[in-house]
Amino acid sequence: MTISKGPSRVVVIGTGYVGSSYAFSLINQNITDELVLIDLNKEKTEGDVMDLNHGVPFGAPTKVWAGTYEDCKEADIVVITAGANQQPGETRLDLIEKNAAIFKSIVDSVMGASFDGLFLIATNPVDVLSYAVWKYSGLPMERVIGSGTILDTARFRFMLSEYFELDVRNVHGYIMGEHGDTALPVWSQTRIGSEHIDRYMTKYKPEGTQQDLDNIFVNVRDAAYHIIERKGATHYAIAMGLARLTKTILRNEHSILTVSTLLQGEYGLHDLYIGVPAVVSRKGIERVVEIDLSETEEKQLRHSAEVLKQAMKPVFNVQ
Ligand SMILES: NC(=O)C1=CN([C@@H]2O[C@H](COP(=O)(O)OP(=O)(O)OC[C@H]3O[C@@H](n4cnc5c(N)ncnc54)[C@H](O)[C@@H]3O)[C@@H](O)[C@H]2O)C=CC1
Ligand SMILES: CC(=O)C(=O)O
Repeated sequence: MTISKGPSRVVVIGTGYVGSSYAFSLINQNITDELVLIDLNKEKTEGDVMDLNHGVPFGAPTKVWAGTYEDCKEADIVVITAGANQQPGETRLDLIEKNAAIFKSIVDSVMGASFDGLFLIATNPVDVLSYAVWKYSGLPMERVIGSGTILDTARFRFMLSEYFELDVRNVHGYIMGEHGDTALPVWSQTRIGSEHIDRYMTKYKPEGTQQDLDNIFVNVRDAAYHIIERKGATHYAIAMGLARLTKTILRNEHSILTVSTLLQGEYGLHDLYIGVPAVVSRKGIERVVEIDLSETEEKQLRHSAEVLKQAMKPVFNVQ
Protein backbone atom coordinates (compact mmCIF):
# COMPACT_ATOMS: atom_id res chain seq x y z
CA MET A 1 0.00 0.00 0.00
CA THR A 2 1.19 3.52 -0.77
CA ILE A 3 1.46 5.61 2.37
CA SER A 4 1.18 8.97 0.70
CA LYS A 5 3.96 11.38 1.54
CA GLY A 6 2.29 14.07 -0.52
CA PRO A 7 -1.10 15.65 0.04
CA SER A 8 -3.74 13.37 1.54
CA ARG A 9 -6.56 12.58 -0.89
CA VAL A 10 -10.06 11.30 -0.24
CA VAL A 11 -12.39 10.32 -3.10
CA VAL A 12 -16.12 10.18 -2.36
CA ILE A 13 -18.28 8.11 -4.70
CA GLY A 14 -21.96 9.01 -4.43
CA THR A 15 -22.56 12.56 -3.34
CA GLY A 16 -26.20 12.47 -2.34
CA TYR A 17 -27.30 13.29 1.20
CA VAL A 18 -24.61 11.20 2.90
CA GLY A 19 -21.73 11.86 0.51
CA SER A 20 -22.21 15.63 0.36
CA SER A 21 -22.65 15.93 4.15
CA TYR A 22 -19.46 13.92 4.58
CA ALA A 23 -17.62 16.23 2.16
CA PHE A 24 -18.83 19.21 4.19
CA SER A 25 -17.60 17.57 7.44
CA LEU A 26 -14.17 16.90 5.96
CA ILE A 27 -13.72 20.51 4.93
CA ASN A 28 -15.04 21.89 8.20
CA GLN A 29 -12.69 19.72 10.22
CA ASN A 30 -9.64 20.18 7.96
CA ILE A 31 -9.17 16.44 7.58
CA THR A 32 -7.78 16.06 4.06
CA ASP A 33 -5.70 18.15 1.64
CA GLU A 34 -7.60 16.98 -1.43
CA LEU A 35 -11.20 15.94 -1.87
CA VAL A 36 -12.58 14.46 -5.09
CA LEU A 37 -16.31 14.00 -5.65
CA ILE A 38 -17.74 11.44 -8.11
CA ASP A 39 -21.43 10.85 -8.81
CA LEU A 40 -23.57 9.73 -11.74
CA ASN A 41 -25.28 13.10 -11.48
CA LYS A 42 -22.42 15.22 -12.80
CA GLU A 43 -24.29 18.50 -12.67
CA LYS A 44 -25.15 18.08 -8.99
CA THR A 45 -21.50 17.18 -8.29
CA GLU A 46 -20.30 20.32 -10.03
CA GLY A 47 -22.75 22.35 -7.99
CA ASP A 48 -21.54 20.73 -4.76
CA VAL A 49 -17.91 21.42 -5.68
CA MET A 50 -18.63 25.09 -6.34
CA ASP A 51 -20.56 25.42 -3.09
CA LEU A 52 -17.90 23.62 -1.02
CA ASN A 53 -15.07 25.62 -2.63
CA HIS A 54 -16.82 28.86 -1.69
CA GLY A 55 -16.66 27.69 1.94
CA VAL A 56 -12.93 26.93 1.85
CA PRO A 57 -11.91 30.55 2.69
CA PHE A 58 -13.69 30.06 6.04
CA GLY A 59 -11.80 26.85 6.75
CA ALA A 60 -8.38 25.46 5.89
CA PRO A 61 -6.98 25.14 2.37
CA THR A 62 -8.54 22.07 0.74
CA LYS A 63 -8.48 21.34 -2.99
CA VAL A 64 -11.92 20.12 -4.04
CA TRP A 65 -12.91 18.97 -7.52
CA ALA A 66 -15.43 16.90 -9.46
CA GLY A 67 -13.36 13.96 -10.59
CA THR A 68 -13.24 10.67 -12.42
CA TYR A 69 -12.17 7.17 -11.39
CA GLU A 70 -8.64 8.01 -12.59
CA ASP A 71 -8.36 10.22 -9.48
CA CYS A 72 -8.54 7.08 -7.30
CA LYS A 73 -4.97 6.16 -8.34
CA GLU A 74 -3.49 8.71 -5.94
CA ALA A 75 -6.18 8.40 -3.27
CA ASP A 76 -5.47 7.36 0.31
CA ILE A 77 -9.13 6.57 0.93
CA VAL A 78 -12.08 5.90 -1.36
CA VAL A 79 -15.40 6.29 0.42
CA ILE A 80 -18.48 4.73 -1.15
CA THR A 81 -21.79 6.35 -0.27
CA ALA A 82 -23.45 5.66 -3.65
CA GLY A 83 -26.69 3.80 -4.06
CA ALA A 84 -30.30 3.70 -3.02
CA ASN A 85 -31.37 4.75 0.46
CA GLN A 86 -34.32 3.35 2.45
CA GLN A 87 -37.79 4.58 1.66
CA PRO A 88 -40.21 4.87 4.61
CA GLY A 89 -40.90 1.34 5.91
CA GLU A 90 -38.02 -0.29 3.99
CA THR A 91 -35.29 -2.11 5.95
CA ARG A 92 -31.60 -1.80 5.15
CA LEU A 93 -31.52 -5.43 4.01
CA ASP A 94 -34.25 -4.63 1.46
CA LEU A 95 -31.63 -2.59 -0.42
CA ILE A 96 -29.27 -5.50 -0.98
CA GLU A 97 -30.04 -6.36 -4.58
CA LYS A 98 -30.26 -2.79 -5.85
CA ASN A 99 -27.00 -1.75 -4.21
CA ALA A 100 -24.94 -4.92 -4.71
CA ALA A 101 -25.54 -4.56 -8.45
CA ILE A 102 -23.98 -1.10 -8.67
CA PHE A 103 -21.09 -1.96 -6.32
CA LYS A 104 -19.42 -4.40 -8.73
CA SER A 105 -19.03 -1.74 -11.40
CA ILE A 106 -17.93 0.93 -8.90
CA VAL A 107 -15.27 -1.30 -7.33
CA ASP A 108 -14.04 -2.50 -10.74
CA SER A 109 -13.67 1.10 -11.86
CA VAL A 110 -11.75 2.08 -8.71
CA MET A 111 -9.42 -0.94 -8.90
CA GLY A 112 -9.02 -0.38 -12.66
CA ALA A 113 -7.38 2.94 -11.78
CA SER A 114 -4.65 1.10 -9.78
CA PHE A 115 -6.08 2.22 -6.46
CA ASP A 116 -3.79 1.22 -3.61
CA GLY A 117 -5.43 2.69 -0.51
CA LEU A 118 -8.31 1.93 1.86
CA PHE A 119 -12.02 1.65 1.18
CA LEU A 120 -14.62 3.01 3.59
CA ILE A 121 -18.18 1.88 2.93
CA ALA A 122 -21.40 3.45 4.19
CA THR A 123 -24.02 2.34 1.64
CA ASN A 124 -26.64 -0.04 3.07
CA PRO A 125 -26.82 -2.81 3.89
CA VAL A 126 -23.34 -1.78 4.98
CA ASP A 127 -22.14 -5.10 6.38
CA VAL A 128 -23.03 -7.01 3.23
CA LEU A 129 -21.66 -4.36 0.89
CA SER A 130 -18.40 -4.11 2.82
CA TYR A 131 -18.00 -7.85 2.31
CA ALA A 132 -18.78 -7.30 -1.37
CA VAL A 133 -16.07 -4.66 -1.69
CA TRP A 134 -13.56 -6.90 0.04
CA LYS A 135 -14.40 -9.74 -2.39
CA TYR A 136 -14.59 -7.59 -5.54
CA SER A 137 -11.44 -5.57 -4.83
CA GLY A 138 -9.12 -8.40 -3.79
CA LEU A 139 -7.61 -6.07 -1.18
CA PRO A 140 -6.58 -7.42 2.22
CA MET A 141 -9.44 -7.27 4.72
CA GLU A 142 -7.78 -4.61 6.85
CA ARG A 143 -8.11 -2.16 3.96
CA VAL A 144 -11.87 -2.53 3.50
CA ILE A 145 -13.82 -1.03 6.38
CA GLY A 146 -17.57 -0.59 6.77
CA SER A 147 -19.06 2.13 8.94
CA GLY A 148 -20.73 -0.75 10.81
CA THR A 149 -22.35 0.28 14.07
CA ILE A 150 -20.33 3.49 14.47
CA LEU A 151 -23.57 5.47 14.12
CA ASP A 152 -25.64 3.17 16.36
CA THR A 153 -22.95 3.47 19.04
CA ALA A 154 -23.05 7.26 18.75
CA ARG A 155 -26.84 7.26 19.06
CA PHE A 156 -26.62 4.95 22.08
CA ARG A 157 -24.09 7.15 23.85
CA PHE A 158 -26.06 10.29 23.02
CA MET A 159 -29.40 8.95 24.28
CA LEU A 160 -27.79 7.64 27.48
CA SER A 161 -26.12 11.00 28.02
CA GLU A 162 -29.50 12.71 27.78
CA TYR A 163 -31.04 10.21 30.21
CA PHE A 164 -28.30 10.64 32.80
CA GLU A 165 -27.89 14.40 32.05
CA LEU A 166 -24.19 13.98 31.40
CA ASP A 167 -21.54 14.94 28.88
CA VAL A 168 -21.71 12.29 26.14
CA ARG A 169 -17.93 11.93 26.33
CA ASN A 170 -18.44 10.29 29.75
CA VAL A 171 -20.69 7.59 28.36
CA HIS A 172 -18.83 4.48 27.17
CA GLY A 173 -20.57 1.61 25.47
CA TYR A 174 -21.00 -0.22 22.21
CA ILE A 175 -23.68 -1.33 19.86
CA MET A 176 -22.49 -4.39 17.96
CA GLY A 177 -23.75 -6.67 15.21
CA GLU A 178 -25.61 -5.83 12.02
CA HIS A 179 -26.08 -2.15 11.25
CA GLY A 180 -29.78 -2.87 11.15
CA ASP A 181 -32.66 -4.45 12.97
CA THR A 182 -30.61 -7.11 14.80
CA ALA A 183 -28.01 -4.75 16.29
CA LEU A 184 -27.41 -5.38 20.01
CA PRO A 185 -26.54 -3.21 23.01
CA VAL A 186 -23.60 -4.45 25.06
CA TRP A 187 -25.04 -3.52 28.46
CA SER A 188 -22.56 -5.75 30.29
CA GLN A 189 -19.72 -3.42 29.26
CA THR A 190 -21.51 -0.06 29.37
CA ARG A 191 -19.96 2.46 31.72
CA ILE A 192 -20.78 5.94 32.91
CA GLY A 193 -17.46 7.49 33.74
CA SER A 194 -15.71 4.44 35.16
CA GLU A 195 -18.79 2.97 36.91
CA HIS A 196 -20.80 0.13 35.40
CA ILE A 197 -24.12 1.60 34.22
CA ASP A 198 -26.20 -0.46 36.72
CA ARG A 199 -24.13 0.73 39.66
CA TYR A 200 -24.18 4.34 38.44
CA MET A 201 -27.97 4.17 38.11
CA THR A 202 -28.40 2.70 41.59
CA LYS A 203 -26.27 5.45 43.09
CA TYR A 204 -27.30 8.51 41.10
CA LYS A 205 -30.64 7.72 39.40
CA PRO A 206 -32.42 5.36 41.79
CA GLU A 207 -35.77 6.11 40.16
CA GLY A 208 -34.41 4.69 36.86
CA THR A 209 -35.46 1.23 35.64
CA GLN A 210 -34.22 -1.43 33.26
CA GLN A 211 -37.36 -0.66 31.22
CA ASP A 212 -36.04 2.88 30.67
CA LEU A 213 -32.76 1.44 29.36
CA ASP A 214 -34.56 -1.05 27.13
CA ASN A 215 -36.65 1.80 25.69
CA ILE A 216 -33.48 3.75 24.99
CA PHE A 217 -32.09 0.83 23.03
CA VAL A 218 -35.29 0.48 20.99
CA ASN A 219 -35.02 4.16 20.09
CA VAL A 220 -31.39 3.66 19.08
CA ARG A 221 -32.24 0.64 16.94
CA ASP A 222 -35.18 2.38 15.26
CA ALA A 223 -33.63 5.85 14.99
CA ALA A 224 -33.17 5.64 11.21
CA TYR A 225 -36.87 4.80 10.74
CA HIS A 226 -37.89 7.73 12.95
CA ILE A 227 -35.69 10.16 11.03
CA ILE A 228 -36.60 8.83 7.57
CA GLU A 229 -40.32 9.18 8.42
CA ARG A 230 -39.69 12.83 9.22
CA LYS A 231 -37.20 13.98 6.59
CA GLY A 232 -36.61 11.15 4.10
CA ALA A 233 -32.97 10.40 4.89
CA THR A 234 -30.37 10.41 7.65
CA HIS A 235 -27.03 11.97 6.79
CA TYR A 236 -25.43 14.42 9.22
CA ALA A 237 -24.51 11.94 11.94
CA ILE A 238 -23.17 9.25 9.59
CA ALA A 239 -21.23 11.95 7.76
CA MET A 240 -19.57 12.96 11.03
CA GLY A 241 -18.91 9.30 11.85
CA LEU A 242 -17.24 8.79 8.48
CA ALA A 243 -15.20 11.95 9.03
CA ARG A 244 -14.08 10.58 12.40
CA LEU A 245 -13.04 7.31 10.74
CA THR A 246 -11.19 9.20 8.01
CA LYS A 247 -9.32 11.29 10.57
CA THR A 248 -8.42 8.18 12.56
CA ILE A 249 -6.93 6.62 9.43
CA LEU A 250 -5.10 9.63 8.01
CA ARG A 251 -3.68 10.63 11.41
CA ASN A 252 -2.89 7.06 12.46
CA GLU A 253 -4.84 7.51 15.70
CA HIS A 254 -5.31 3.83 16.66
CA SER A 255 -8.86 4.52 17.88
CA ILE A 256 -11.27 1.79 18.94
CA LEU A 257 -14.43 2.23 16.89
CA THR A 258 -17.35 -0.11 16.16
CA VAL A 259 -16.80 -0.72 12.47
CA SER A 260 -17.81 -3.49 10.14
CA THR A 261 -14.88 -5.80 9.51
CA LEU A 262 -14.22 -9.36 8.43
CA LEU A 263 -14.39 -11.84 11.29
CA GLN A 264 -12.06 -14.81 11.02
CA GLY A 265 -12.88 -16.69 14.21
CA GLU A 266 -13.25 -13.70 16.55
CA TYR A 267 -16.40 -14.07 18.66
CA GLY A 268 -16.60 -17.59 17.19
CA LEU A 269 -17.73 -16.15 13.81
CA HIS A 270 -16.25 -16.61 10.35
CA ASP A 271 -16.45 -15.17 6.85
CA LEU A 272 -18.73 -12.19 7.32
CA TYR A 273 -18.48 -8.46 7.87
CA ILE A 274 -20.26 -7.31 11.02
CA GLY A 275 -19.98 -4.42 13.52
CA VAL A 276 -17.48 -5.03 16.32
CA PRO A 277 -15.03 -2.83 18.21
CA ALA A 278 -11.73 -2.68 16.34
CA VAL A 279 -8.52 -0.65 16.49
CA VAL A 280 -8.32 1.58 13.41
CA SER A 281 -5.08 3.18 12.21
CA ARG A 282 -3.29 4.26 9.02
CA LYS A 283 -3.09 0.60 8.11
CA GLY A 284 -6.89 0.25 8.44
CA ILE A 285 -8.01 -2.48 10.82
CA GLU A 286 -5.16 -3.23 13.25
CA ARG A 287 -7.16 -5.80 15.19
CA VAL A 288 -10.63 -6.76 16.30
CA VAL A 289 -11.10 -6.18 20.03
CA GLU A 290 -12.83 -9.17 21.63
CA ILE A 291 -14.68 -7.86 24.64
CA ASP A 292 -16.36 -10.17 27.15
CA LEU A 293 -20.04 -10.53 26.31
CA SER A 294 -22.76 -11.88 28.56
CA GLU A 295 -24.45 -15.10 27.48
CA THR A 296 -27.46 -13.16 26.18
CA GLU A 297 -25.24 -10.77 24.22
CA GLU A 298 -23.32 -13.66 22.67
CA LYS A 299 -26.59 -15.21 21.59
CA GLN A 300 -27.77 -11.91 20.13
CA LEU A 301 -24.52 -11.48 18.20
CA ARG A 302 -24.76 -14.99 16.78
CA HIS A 303 -28.37 -14.31 15.75
CA SER A 304 -27.35 -11.05 14.06
CA ALA A 305 -24.56 -12.87 12.20
CA GLU A 306 -27.00 -15.55 11.09
CA VAL A 307 -29.44 -12.96 9.73
CA LEU A 308 -26.61 -11.31 7.79
CA LYS A 309 -25.42 -14.63 6.38
CA GLN A 310 -28.93 -15.47 5.19
CA ALA A 311 -29.18 -12.03 3.56
CA MET A 312 -25.84 -12.54 1.82
CA LYS A 313 -26.75 -15.91 0.36
CA PRO A 314 -28.51 -14.71 -2.82
CA VAL A 315 -25.43 -12.62 -3.65
CA PHE A 316 -22.50 -14.60 -2.19
CA ASN A 317 -21.94 -18.25 -1.61
CA VAL A 318 -21.27 -18.14 2.16
CA GLN A 319 -21.61 -20.99 4.65
N1 LIG B 1 -24.02 3.25 7.17
C1 LIG B 1 -24.83 4.12 7.74
O1 LIG B 1 -24.82 4.30 8.96
C2 LIG B 1 -25.74 4.91 6.86
C3 LIG B 1 -25.89 4.54 5.55
N2 LIG B 1 -26.71 5.24 4.72
C4 LIG B 1 -26.80 4.73 3.35
O2 LIG B 1 -26.02 5.54 2.48
C5 LIG B 1 -26.51 5.36 1.15
C6 LIG B 1 -26.66 6.72 0.47
O3 LIG B 1 -27.74 7.41 1.09
P1 LIG B 1 -28.16 8.88 0.62
O4 LIG B 1 -26.95 9.72 0.45
O5 LIG B 1 -29.25 9.31 1.52
O6 LIG B 1 -28.76 8.55 -0.81
P2 LIG B 1 -28.94 9.58 -2.02
O7 LIG B 1 -29.95 8.99 -2.93
O8 LIG B 1 -29.14 10.96 -1.52
O9 LIG B 1 -27.51 9.54 -2.72
C7 LIG B 1 -27.03 8.45 -3.41
C8 LIG B 1 -26.15 8.98 -4.52
O10 LIG B 1 -25.51 7.88 -5.17
C9 LIG B 1 -25.39 8.23 -6.54
N3 LIG B 1 -25.15 7.02 -7.31
C10 LIG B 1 -25.99 5.98 -7.53
N4 LIG B 1 -25.36 5.05 -8.28
C11 LIG B 1 -24.12 5.51 -8.53
C12 LIG B 1 -23.01 5.02 -9.24
N5 LIG B 1 -23.05 3.85 -9.89
N6 LIG B 1 -21.89 5.77 -9.29
C13 LIG B 1 -21.83 6.96 -8.67
N7 LIG B 1 -22.85 7.49 -7.97
C14 LIG B 1 -23.97 6.77 -7.91
C15 LIG B 1 -26.72 8.91 -6.87
O11 LIG B 1 -26.63 9.70 -8.05
C16 LIG B 1 -26.92 9.76 -5.61
O12 LIG B 1 -26.37 11.05 -5.74
C17 LIG B 1 -27.82 4.57 1.27
O13 LIG B 1 -27.60 3.21 0.98
C18 LIG B 1 -28.18 4.75 2.74
O14 LIG B 1 -29.01 3.72 3.23
C19 LIG B 1 -27.37 6.35 5.13
C20 LIG B 1 -27.24 6.78 6.42
C21 LIG B 1 -26.47 6.06 7.41
C1 LIG C 1 -29.99 5.04 7.26
C2 LIG C 1 -29.18 4.39 8.28
O1 LIG C 1 -28.59 3.36 8.07
C3 LIG C 1 -29.12 5.00 9.59
O2 LIG C 1 -29.42 6.19 9.75
O3 LIG C 1 -28.80 4.29 10.55
